[in-house]
Amino acid sequence: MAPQTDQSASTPRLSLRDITVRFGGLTALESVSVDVHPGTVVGIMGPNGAGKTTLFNVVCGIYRPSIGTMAVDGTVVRPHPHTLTKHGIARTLQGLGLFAGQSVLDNVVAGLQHDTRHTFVEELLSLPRAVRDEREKKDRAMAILEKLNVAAFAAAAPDTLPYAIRKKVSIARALVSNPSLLLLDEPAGGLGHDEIDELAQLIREIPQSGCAVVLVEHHVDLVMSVCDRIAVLDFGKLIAEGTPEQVSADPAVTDAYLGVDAA
Ligand SMILES: Nc1ncnc2c1ncn2[C@@H]1O[C@H](COP(=O)(O)OP(=O)(O)OP(=O)(O)O)[C@@H](O)[C@H]1O
Repeated sequence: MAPQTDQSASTPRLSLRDITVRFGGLTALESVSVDVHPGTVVGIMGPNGAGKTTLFNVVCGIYRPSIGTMAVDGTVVRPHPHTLTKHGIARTLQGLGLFAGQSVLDNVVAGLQHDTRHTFVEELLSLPRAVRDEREKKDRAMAILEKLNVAAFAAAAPDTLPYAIRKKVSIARALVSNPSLLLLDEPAGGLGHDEIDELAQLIREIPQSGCAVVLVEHHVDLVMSVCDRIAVLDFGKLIAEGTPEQVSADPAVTDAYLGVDAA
């Protein structure tokens, strides 16, 4: 876990202010504010329907809040899903979202699609800049696969691999762009105990490079063990925010969430 620093002194990597999202008459999020500082992991927890996915989708630019702002490194942004990498943001999907017809390596290279420095014509004609660019992307993809101990599967088709390996490939695809903010959506889903332990180890290592991590996750033990801070939602409202120790000792959290789901 990252050492606790005086975070109030630094600019948050991600700052969500008074985010309100309405779906017709339903208020899915009401004035939610969360800060995520560089080199930290922030968990978003809450019972079913609390608003976790909605908040995640606001950060990904899928939903536009009715009220509220999102800032990255102090600058207010209005991202779209296809402009996330411009803001240094990468995400994993709840489903893995891997391309079945492509190799593991090509799936990870796809995470660099916005990092292309050659033109379409240069690629068509296999001109040196295009060849060099593609080689560099493959090298970066291989490096991240090696880091995650799945390089041996680089040539395989994802749908021939066990779920836990595919999960790592989806995380590799998000990490390959060297994001400054990584959004993980339910990464523990479908994994067994040992695999979750391995995932926890990986999540703890990501902030060492300064990357900030937002973790939306139902698995309470995972959230408690890897997060520096946790924001707890209930019925669209932020009911608690703090360290895992503070949050787990908060009676509002016990009532709303832990008392129900983690008993
Ligand atoms: N596109 C939508 N249209 C209408 N209502 C929605 C939409 N998306 C979410 N909601 C509603 O907003 C509320 C928050 O949903 P959300 O999916 O964000 O919760 P969650 O905490 O992610 O739940 P879960 O843990 O079950 O995934 C719920 O009442 C849900 O029914």
